[in-house]
Amino acid sequence: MKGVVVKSTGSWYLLRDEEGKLHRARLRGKFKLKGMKVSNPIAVGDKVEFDVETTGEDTAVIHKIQDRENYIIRQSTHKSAHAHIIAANLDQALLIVTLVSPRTSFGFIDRFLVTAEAYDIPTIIVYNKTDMYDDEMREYQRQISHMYDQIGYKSLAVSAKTKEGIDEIEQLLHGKTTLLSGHSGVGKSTLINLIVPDLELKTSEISDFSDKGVHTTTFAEMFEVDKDTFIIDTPGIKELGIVDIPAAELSHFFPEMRERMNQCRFNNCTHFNEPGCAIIEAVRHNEISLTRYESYLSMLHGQDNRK
Ligand SMILES: Nc1nc2c(ncn2[C@@H]2O[C@H](COP(=O)(O)OP(=O)(O)OP(=O)(O)O)[C@@H](O)[C@H]2O)c(=O)[nH]1
Ligand SMILES: [Zn+2]
Repeated sequence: MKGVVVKSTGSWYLLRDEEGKLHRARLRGKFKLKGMKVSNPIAVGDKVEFDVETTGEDTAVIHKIQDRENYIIRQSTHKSAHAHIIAANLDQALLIVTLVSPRTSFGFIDRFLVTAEAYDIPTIIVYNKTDMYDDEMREYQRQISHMYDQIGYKSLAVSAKTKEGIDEIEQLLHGKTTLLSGHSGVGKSTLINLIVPDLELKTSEISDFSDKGVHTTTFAEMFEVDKDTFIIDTPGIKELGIVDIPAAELSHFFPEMRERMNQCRFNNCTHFNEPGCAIIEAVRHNEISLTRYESYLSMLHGQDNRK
């Protein structure tokens, strides 16, 4: 049978088959990712083939994993520990942010966008809680949206409270598998509740299976919106672990820098204080946003400090 992984703990997996039925599964044999130590060889979003067994506690055995289109990893903070694959086969990410209560920083948004660029996941920025914005805030939100739009990131202004923009979110999600992300308090759970029909039922169905196992940390869960629309929630993950990007390559993941950096005098320019830097020049002429450049510098220096 064929199915998709909706939950992954590393020792067992929850699969949804093509009819929508859930199966608790384990892996046959050893699967290894090339050159990477991971705690879970199979992740939420993985497409697998499996056999159903009539005996034993686990009802299914996975024997084949389809090649992944992409995946995101959470690097463990302990050096020796394994990385964890959070999710695989994502079509896009929705980054939920708020300008008030609490305010999302540009640093947070830009770190997420860099990570998503590195993993090749198109990202849409969703401004929630617009019901709390006054006219000035709305204008500010439009300016920020315009700034991100210029560099290729679409955005959407919504309110989970008044349901403004919820139809648009549903249109964006339709037919795709989407990672929902955002820091605590932005209204991610409230939005998921509006978008996923019978969420409570689905959550309890999934935890019914989970409760049979020993308690294990999971990083992601996949919910079905409709037959070919899925969202992946990452409860407890405040921020995607930034992939290790060498300083000289960081600007590859800022689209507005990527398109200009071959105009820098030095081909290993870090766009910090080098003479003849096209990026610094573009910031001076307001062609690159100062907040984006500040995010870039803080990531650049954050990386230097770690080394
Ligand atoms: N005014 C207003 N409040 C909202 C909106 N969306 C969510 N909230 C409120 O914001 C608070 C946080 O919402 P949650 O959905 O729990 O936020 P979350 O992002 O899931 O946060 P965590 O559970 O901490 O991960 C709650 O009190 C919600 O009622 C909105 O569009 N407008
Ligand atoms: Zn430069």
